[in-house]
Amino acid sequence: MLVLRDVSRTYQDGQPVHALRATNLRVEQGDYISITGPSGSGKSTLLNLVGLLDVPTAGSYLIGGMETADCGPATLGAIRGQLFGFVFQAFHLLPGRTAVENVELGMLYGPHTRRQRRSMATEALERMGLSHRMHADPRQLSGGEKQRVAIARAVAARPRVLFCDEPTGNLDTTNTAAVLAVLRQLNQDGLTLIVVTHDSQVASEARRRLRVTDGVVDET
Ligand SMILES: Nc1ncnc2c1ncn2[C@@H]1O[C@H](COP(=O)(O)OP(=O)(O)OP(=O)(O)O)[C@@H](O)[C@H]1O
Repeated sequence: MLVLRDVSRTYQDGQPVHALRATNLRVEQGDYISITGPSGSGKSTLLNLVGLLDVPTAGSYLIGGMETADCGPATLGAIRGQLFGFVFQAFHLLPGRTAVENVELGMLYGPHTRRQRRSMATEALERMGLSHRMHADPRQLSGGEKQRVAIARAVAARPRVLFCDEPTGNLDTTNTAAVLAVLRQLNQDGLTLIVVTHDSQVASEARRRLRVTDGVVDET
């Protein structure tokens, strides 16, 4: 589904930084991939490239056989919006809006009507085990509940791939377990997962493990 061929990313502001060196990777539908490595090794750079949040400085990135380098920013944005969902360490939920409103906001610029957005948001929160928290303000939720609302927002429009950057970085062990359980369920339902983590317990959930060291990616 996603194929990186000799993909590199060099940051050029000031002294060049070779954040990712000639990387080859195939991501298949239904994969569960973890990305680990020391701070500054290139994990987020890899996630951002595969997630179309950034573009390679060299190499080729194909999505469903299509060369992304041939696509303009509007096309890349449309592919990203339709195929990909994102979850970050810091939840990024809006206070003063309910859980269901936060999930709906993630679909505001998509093709769905207001009524469809409400029904998709409700269903996504139900899948996360949050039926009883639909109308809670994020400030009333535990860390694990906030992250599950953020995951509901990322998956409500049914993306094919979910990218998570340190999804449990702000959570204690109980809340980490709750988030890992919903990620496991989403993967069992066919969603492809790519998860950057420092936590070996989180990494061990994945069936494929990538380790990044000084911009070099190895599958372990
Ligand atoms: N926008 C940028 N401009 C210049 N250098 C950058 C930029 N973003 C990242 N870097 C550098 O690229 C390298 C890889 O960074 P990256 O954020 O991918 O690492 P990481 O493994 O995700 O680190 P961490 O675990 O600390 O989040 C680092 O040396 C970093 O300083």
